[in-house]
Amino acid sequence: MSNTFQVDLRGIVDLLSHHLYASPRVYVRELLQNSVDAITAAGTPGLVSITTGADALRVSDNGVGLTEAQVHELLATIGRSSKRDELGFARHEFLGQFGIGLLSCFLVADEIRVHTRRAGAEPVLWTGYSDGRYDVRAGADREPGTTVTLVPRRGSEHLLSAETVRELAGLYGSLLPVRVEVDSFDVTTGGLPWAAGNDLHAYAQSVFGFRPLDVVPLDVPEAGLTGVAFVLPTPVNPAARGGHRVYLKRMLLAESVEGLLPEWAFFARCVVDSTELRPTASREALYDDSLLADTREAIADQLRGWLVRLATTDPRRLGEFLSIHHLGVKALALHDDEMLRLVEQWVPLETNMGFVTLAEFRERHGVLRYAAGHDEFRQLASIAAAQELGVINGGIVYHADIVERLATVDPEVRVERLEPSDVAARFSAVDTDTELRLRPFLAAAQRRLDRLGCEVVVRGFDPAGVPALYLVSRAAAFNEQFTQSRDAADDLWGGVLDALSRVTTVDRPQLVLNHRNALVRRITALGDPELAGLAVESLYGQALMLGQHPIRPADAALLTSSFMGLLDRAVPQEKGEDR
Ligand SMILES: Nc1ncnc2c1ncn2[C@@H]1O[C@H](COP(=O)(O)OP(=O)(O)OP(=O)(O)O)[C@@H](O)[C@H]1O
Repeated sequence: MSNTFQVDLRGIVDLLSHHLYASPRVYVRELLQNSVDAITAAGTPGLVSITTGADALRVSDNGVGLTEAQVHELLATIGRSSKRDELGFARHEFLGQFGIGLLSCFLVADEIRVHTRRAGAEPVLWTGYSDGRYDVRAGADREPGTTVTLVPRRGSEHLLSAETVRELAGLYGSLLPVRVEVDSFDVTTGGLPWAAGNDLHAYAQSVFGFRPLDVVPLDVPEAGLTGVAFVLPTPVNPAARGGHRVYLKRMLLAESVEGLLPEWAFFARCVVDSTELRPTASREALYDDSLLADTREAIADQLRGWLVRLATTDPRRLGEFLSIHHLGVKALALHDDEMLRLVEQWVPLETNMGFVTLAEFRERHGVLRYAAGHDEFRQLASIAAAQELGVINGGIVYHADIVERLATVDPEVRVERLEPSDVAARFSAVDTDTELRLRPFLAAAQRRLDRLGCEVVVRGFDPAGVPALYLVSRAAAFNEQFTQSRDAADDLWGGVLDALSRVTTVDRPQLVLNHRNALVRRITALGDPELAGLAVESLYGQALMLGQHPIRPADAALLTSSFMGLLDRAVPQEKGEDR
């Protein structure tokens, strides 16, 4: 036995009001849409005239109107629409397609009256109630066209007030090709805002609240899309996707539509109109199909083109753009090759030779050498600069990753992480005579620092103002951690670590005393071994702090004792007191 689904209208209205549409305000859009479609179907110039009043809201059009048979078929059947072809596809010229729009009026009214007449047919009055009943009777005589009357539901009066209706009709319908009046006030503006000769900066200010840094025209013929992208004049978080104002066939879809631009174009807000993109049933978002994907790609190309043009024709403006959006651009450079190239060519990064782009840095230094951490950079920047060794500060967010990624996408790019040994290799050894002379001093200094696991060497390097450097290779830093773990580990794990330590031989950290420094030279020449020892310990402490190395308890104790020792030497003794 075959039966037909029964529909509970109350249930459907509830579903639409609470779950499909974001707000009851959409009823104005649905009424406008029906009138515009009826005018399009009539094929003559038309007018949609809305009148507000305390008792009812009336929307009149001089469109095709409906015969009595059509009223029964179209208005009384949920999901039935005159705007689909025989195969059920939406007909291109119409805004509507789903056959549910009129129901949205039940969001604000308990009673909907449709007074309609098709040319050559009798006028009809259809009245629908939110409890699911409707009746059809002969209507008073009228011109061909349709008038929809809504009697506000208690509590919804504000949604049908003159002010709200004018605002909503203007919001949704201002670009419609058919004239729309609310209480005789024309809410349609005529042409598209991005037509030649319009002040687009003022337009951006009015719709988005900012004056754009630049305006990029958009044109995607396969989507019947035209519009503009406004470049934001202030930084934004690329993850917080701002929406775009999208019109479909000149009816506003929504003010904050997502998915129109690729992620990397976070810096632009668009206003577009498309004849081919499709809405979802709620008409509040774009349907995510292959046409939307192609459109996104085409818009992306146009924004890329804008960036490339700027680079060649207006580098000053590109610089301005990058100074505003550099964080977002850098974040995207980590997974977008175009953005990576943009950063390489145009974004100046901090190096020990000042702010330069990666492209300039490569040209000057060949290798993209970077310090992985901020501290590592601070420690070695000036010393490396004095040795003509360029170093990029990789301690700034994204920089190290950007440099590394450049090497993975371009085999020509050589990247090296800076090792303190790279710097030390450029220090000069002292001459043989001096070395011989320094031997006893070095042996004594080494004895003082042995228990701290540090090796003392003397070299000559610039700048001469730096007396000593504490250099830890990555292997030595690892060994340091390793030893600490060994000390804290239990027997079983400790045994494993012991076994491992036997196969890893590492350099010890080095305290490099600078023989070009006058104070260091005086210290090495001291005849008093105790004072020389205190001085070496102090230089060790000072080098640790200069390089922002961790201060272990043993280092802190040594710092205190050497400082006190030096103070003791410096402050004159009182008579009769023991040292
Ligand atoms: N002002 C009008 N003039 C003439 N016909 C109308 C008018 N309003 C509604 N109709 C008829 O009623 C039908 C149902 O309208 P409804 O708004 O529910 O759906 P739709 O416009 O077809 O599609 P959508 O749900 O996408 O808006 C329409 O297809 C149209 O034939």
